[in-house]
Amino acid sequence: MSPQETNMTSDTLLKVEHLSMKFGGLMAINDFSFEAKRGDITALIGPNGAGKTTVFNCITGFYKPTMGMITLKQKSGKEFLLERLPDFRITKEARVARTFQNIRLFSGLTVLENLLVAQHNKLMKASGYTVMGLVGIGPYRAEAKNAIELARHWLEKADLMDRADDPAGDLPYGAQRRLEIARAMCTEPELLCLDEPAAGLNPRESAALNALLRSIRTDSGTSILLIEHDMSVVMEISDHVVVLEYGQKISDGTPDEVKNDPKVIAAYLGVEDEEVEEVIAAVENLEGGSH
Ligand SMILES: Nc1ncnc2c1ncn2[C@@H]1O[C@H](COP(=O)(O)OP(=O)(O)OP(=O)(O)O)[C@@H](O)[C@H]1O
Repeated sequence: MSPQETNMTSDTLLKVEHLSMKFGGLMAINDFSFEAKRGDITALIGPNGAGKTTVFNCITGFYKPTMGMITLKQKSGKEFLLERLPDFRITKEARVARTFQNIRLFSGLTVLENLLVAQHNKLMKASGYTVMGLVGIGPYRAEAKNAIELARHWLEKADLMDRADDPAGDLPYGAQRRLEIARAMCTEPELLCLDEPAAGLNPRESAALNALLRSIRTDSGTSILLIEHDMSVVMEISDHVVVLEYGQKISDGTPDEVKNDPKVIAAYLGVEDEEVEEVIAAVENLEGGSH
């Protein structure tokens, strides 16, 4: 498909248009549209049950949306209509990687092995899928060396070098979270989708996570789409925030714009629309009182 057909500008990586997802009688996502820019950290936030994970599942091919279009445009200009691709092609060809709310590591394998397993497809391709390819003829050796280099790079970035030979399951929780992200980065994605990476982290682990995410953005050029409940993480590292409530978008802007949006304040405090003005007045009073 040519870029003109989808009207995507060169700095738009992901465009979600009129996305809807119905589970039986429940409209979990209802006509939801947003864009994520290349190189940005875009956060998807909203109260529990708002539909955030469902959006992730549609983007990554775990669900086929009831309606809507999801377009990913790679740096090369190549475009993919994700809602039409099976999940393995979304990972392999469109280059979208994800992590889950619950950690899914190979806990019996070492930290390094987890990072190498993520590169299995690339290595098997280099082997030509033959034993001869594995034992030394062809590009396998060079690719295996590159795989180890890439794993080493992400071990350093994720501050896991000193635990490289330990079983992944022995790491503290925060380190397991960083390992998951490092493993996803070993697939060299264009878009990294993270589902609540800061959940359950203590402040020190949260700071280490923020540092890792920032370095992914600056050093690798991978764009990040993030679901997160921890507002300190969202406000500190996001370039762009999109807010969902009951499957619909209620706000979209910079962290500051979203933080001060009355609809967002009301959604998080769980008040009715007509009470929004009262909530804003109360928030302003509180802020005034604290100075
Ligand atoms: N496979 C499914 N079958 C039926 N209903 C589902 C399914 N997946 C999600 N839902 C429903 O869709 C709605 C949105 O759920 P979703 O998990 O996307 O919300 P969320 O914003 O990610 O919530 P949380 O912040 O609690 O993780 C909820 O009402 C949920 O029960």
